[in-house]
Amino acid sequence: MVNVLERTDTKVVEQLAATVGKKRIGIMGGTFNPPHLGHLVMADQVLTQLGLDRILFMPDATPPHVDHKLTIAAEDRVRMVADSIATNRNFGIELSEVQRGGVSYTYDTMLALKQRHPEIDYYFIIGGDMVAYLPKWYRIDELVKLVQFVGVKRTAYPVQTPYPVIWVDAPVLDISSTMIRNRVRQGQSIRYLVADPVADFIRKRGLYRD
Ligand SMILES: Nc1ncnc2c1ncn2[C@@H]1O[C@H](COP(=O)(O)OP(=O)(O)OP(=O)(O)O)[C@@H](O)[C@H]1O
Ligand SMILES: O=C(O)c1ccc[n+]([C@@H]2O[C@H](COP(=O)([O-])O)[C@@H](O)[C@H]2O)c1
Repeated sequence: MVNVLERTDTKVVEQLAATVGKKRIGIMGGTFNPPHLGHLVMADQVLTQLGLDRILFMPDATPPHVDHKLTIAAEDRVRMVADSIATNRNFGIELSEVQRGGVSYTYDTMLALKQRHPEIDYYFIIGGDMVAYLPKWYRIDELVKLVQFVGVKRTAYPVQTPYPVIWVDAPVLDISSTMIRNRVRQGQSIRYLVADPVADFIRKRGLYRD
């Protein structure tokens, strides 16, 4: 019997070995002001449906394309993300944007991460509604070569996009950080809309009251 490997180009074998050993990591970028169950459900659905190795939640420093000023410190947002994901060993936190500071352009971050970890394939997760805005992202044509975008459907039909996006269907939870901040301001319950330690932290620190 002929040994297949004897006939196979060594370069192809090396490339295959590199792909087989590659880790596949999802990056869930956001402001997380505060993190809520919509974020957690979305991350878990992408993790399990695409069979990724891990999801890293990545709080931004200053979000691109957002006018409002952040009212709470990055450390508080990081703390709430850490508390939200503590019970899931497949979830972790990526701090490069808050450590770098300034406007958190995804291209800058993912270029640095790819240079540090060429062995990892990154999947950048965004809400389905955001897919329509990808053409406005900083250096998007280069960014799509660094990461695979994953859009989580929030409406019945995926929006059209000229960029490669993997679509994942997930239960639609009509929760946003804006809604959580408004509810706290109005004295309404946020129980079961955010993780329990996040609700405690918001209450103890008196966040979002005015
Ligand atoms: N309920 C949800 N279902 C699916 N995706 C969501 C949901 N809420 C937020 N996302 C997505 O999560 C990512 C991070 O979102 P972000 O931290 O800005 O939260 P947000 O709830 O959209 O905040 P805000 O209300 O302050 O704009 C974005 O890609 C956003 O589209
Ligand atoms: O790099 C960009 O131009 C860019 C434009 C819009 C959003 N993003 C990133 O997308 C993620 C979700 O954004 P947002 O505004 O919904 O929190 C967050 O990680 C942002 O840094 C990035």
